[in-house]
Amino acid sequence: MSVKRDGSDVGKEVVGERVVELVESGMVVGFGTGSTVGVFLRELAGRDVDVVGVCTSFDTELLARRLGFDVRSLSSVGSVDLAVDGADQVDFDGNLIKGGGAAHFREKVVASFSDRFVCIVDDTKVDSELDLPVPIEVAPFALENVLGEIGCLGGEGVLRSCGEKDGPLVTDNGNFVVDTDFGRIQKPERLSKEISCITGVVEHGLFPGMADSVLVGSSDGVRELREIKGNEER
Ligand SMILES: O=C(CO)[C@H](O)[C@H](O)COP(=O)(O)O
Repeated sequence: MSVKRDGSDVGKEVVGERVVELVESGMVVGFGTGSTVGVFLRELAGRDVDVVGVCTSFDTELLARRLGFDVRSLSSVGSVDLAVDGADQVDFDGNLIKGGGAAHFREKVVASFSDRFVCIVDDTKVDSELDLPVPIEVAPFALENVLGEIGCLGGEGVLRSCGEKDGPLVTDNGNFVVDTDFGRIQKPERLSKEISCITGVVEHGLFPGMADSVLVGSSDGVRELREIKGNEER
């Protein structure tokens, strides 16, 4: 079950560089996770702006500290002015699937407590409908029961393995990730609520209607998702 697309490097570069223009000195900025966010952070580090960063993963925190950012916890800052994060898939209505990097729990928390959440993707991530697997972070204790409940919802779940070591992947929060296949997701909002209702689910990677804007990078430059959707409908 493939949960992540490699994406286009040129698309990631242009959108990661462009989103820096939204950042102003004095802001608390949510730093998402992934390679597109990596471009954003490297670009931001080279600019003359003074921000506080709230990181959504250990991976991002290590990078942010290496780049010299002032990194603080969400609890210590209370709220975030602007969250910037990537995604694995975006539909034309701006609904997202995230969690290819297993960071979706913290990513969703930071996005939820942000005044503005801007998603940055390359154009290979945009589709008319969501159909990639939805990653679900699960408390290990409840794994088998959650898998059963996913089956009751019409999905199929596979425990994500680590790749580098034997056994399951363990998230930054000490939990497992189950990648779930629900086929084409016609009602993301409804599925999001249904998955959230399963006891033992810590958080899932469906982000329906959460992004205030989606910026899409390609070899032609950067466009807002709504422009692309407008063109498709013509
Ligand atoms: O959700 C995520 C991590 O949990 C990432 O934002 C998503 O996987 C996109 O990553 P990349 O920018 O490397 O394609």
